[in-house]
Amino acid sequence: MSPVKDWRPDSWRAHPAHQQPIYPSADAVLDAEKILRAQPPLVFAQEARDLRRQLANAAEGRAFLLQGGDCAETFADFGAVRIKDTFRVILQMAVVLTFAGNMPVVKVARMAGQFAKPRSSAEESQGGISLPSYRGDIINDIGFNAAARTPDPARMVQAYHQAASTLNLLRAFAQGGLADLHQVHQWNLAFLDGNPLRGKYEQLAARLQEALEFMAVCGVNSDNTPAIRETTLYTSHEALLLNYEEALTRIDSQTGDWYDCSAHMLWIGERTRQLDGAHIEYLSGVHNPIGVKVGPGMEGDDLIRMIDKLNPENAPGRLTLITRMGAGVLGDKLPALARRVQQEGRSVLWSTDPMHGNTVKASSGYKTRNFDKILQEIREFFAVHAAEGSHAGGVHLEMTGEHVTECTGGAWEISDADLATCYRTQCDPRLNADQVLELAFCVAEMLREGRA
Ligand SMILES: O=C[C@H](O)[C@H](O)COP(=O)(O)O
Ligand SMILES: C=C(OP(=O)(O)O)C(=O)O
Repeated sequence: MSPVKDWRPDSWRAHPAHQQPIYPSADAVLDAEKILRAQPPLVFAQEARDLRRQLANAAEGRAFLLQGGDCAETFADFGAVRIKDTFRVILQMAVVLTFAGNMPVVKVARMAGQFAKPRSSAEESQGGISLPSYRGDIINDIGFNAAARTPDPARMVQAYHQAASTLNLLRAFAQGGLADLHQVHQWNLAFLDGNPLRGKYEQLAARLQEALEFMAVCGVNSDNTPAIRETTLYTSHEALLLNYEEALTRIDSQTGDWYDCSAHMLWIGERTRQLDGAHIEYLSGVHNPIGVKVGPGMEGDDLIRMIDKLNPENAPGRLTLITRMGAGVLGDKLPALARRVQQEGRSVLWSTDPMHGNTVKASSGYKTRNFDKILQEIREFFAVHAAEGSHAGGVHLEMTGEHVTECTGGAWEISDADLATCYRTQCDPRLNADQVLELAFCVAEMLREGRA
C-alpha cells in the first residue's frame, strides 16, 4: 500500500468526527496524549502484515476468520480468569471450525483495547435526570451521576495499561502451553444435554480425538510440533476514540509506513463510517488490516466508494466488510452488495456480525439477542455467498468465556426471565461460553456443507 497523499495521523481532525466525547479540559487531553505517545507500541507492524496475509487467504476462500470477544472491556472486570476463559473458548471454537472447514482459522480477539462504545443517544435519562451516555471505560464511568459520566482523558492511559497487560497474558497463553490442541479439545460439552444435535457434535469431537491419536502414533506431538502446542491470537477493537488511536500511531522502521499500534486489526463502526468523516480518514492512512461494519442502509455505490477510499490498491486482506443487518434483512440486502463488489472486481473479505442487527428489549427490560436469530443471520450469510459465488469468510461475535445470561436461547434455553441471573455486560448482550461453542458447531456444519 503506497502512502496516502497528505495523510498524517492527525489529519482526521479536519473532518467531522462523530461519537467523540466532549472533554471539559483541552489541557488534560493534551497531557494524556503526550503520555500515550511516549509509551511503547502494543503490537509490532510485522504482526499486522502477517495478519493481512492470512486475511487475504480468507478473502480468497482458503481460510476463515473468527473474530470475537467482549462488547466492551471494563476496568472493574479486568482479571486473568476472565481473559483465560475467553481465550480458551475462542480456541475451542477455532478447533471445531478448522476441523470441519478443513482450512486454517484466523483468530482475532475483541480484546486488549475494546473499550470505546458508540451510542444511539448522546444522553441517558433516569428519574427525570439527563446525563451524558456511558461511552465505555476509556471515556467515562457507567455510574449514573454527573462526575462519573464526565469524560476523563486520563482513562485513555489506564485503558492503554490494561490493554498492555491483557495482550501480555494472551501472548503467554498462546505460546506457553494453554493453546495445546490436546488441552483445547477438552471442551465442556455440558451444553449438549438434551440437544437434538448431540449425535453430530459428539461425532465431531470423537473424530478430532482420533486424529490427534493418529498423529501421536505417527510421532507428531506437542513436544516436536509447535503447531500443535502454540497458536497466534491477534487483537482488534473499534477505532472509535481517535485521540487514543492517533497517539498510538507509529512509523514502522522496516517499511517507513504508518501503523496503528494499538491493535493488529481495527474496524470502523456502523455509526462512524461516513465517507468524508474522521474515522474513514484516519484508517485510510494506516497499513493495518481494517474492517468496516456494513448495516442494512448501505447502498452499492457508497460501498464501492468506501472500498476505494480504504483500499485504493485493491490489496487482498486489507479490508474486511463485516455485515450486521439482522436476521431476515441480510438475506434481502446482501445479494445486491455481494454481486456489485464481485462485478467491480474489488477484493474484500466478507464476515458476518450476527449480533448488532438482532438486539431487542426483553419483556424483563434487559437488552438481549436470541440465539436462533443470531444463527439465522449466519445461515443467511452463508446462503447468500453460496448463491453469489463469493466467500462467506468469517464471523464476528460479541461473546465471553463466562457463564453469563445475556442472550436468550441456546441449548439451555435461557429465557427472558433468566436474564437477571447473571447479566454483567455494560453495554450489549454477549453469547456465553456454552452458546458460542454450540454456535461454532453449527457454523462448522455450514462450512462442511460449503466444502461438500
Ligand atoms: O455495541 C454497539 C453499540 O455501542 C450499542 O449497540 C449501542 O447501544 P445503544 O443503542 O444502547 O446506545
Ligand atoms: C458498535 C459495534 O457495532 P456496530 O458498529 O455494528 O453497531 C460493535 O461491534 O461494538
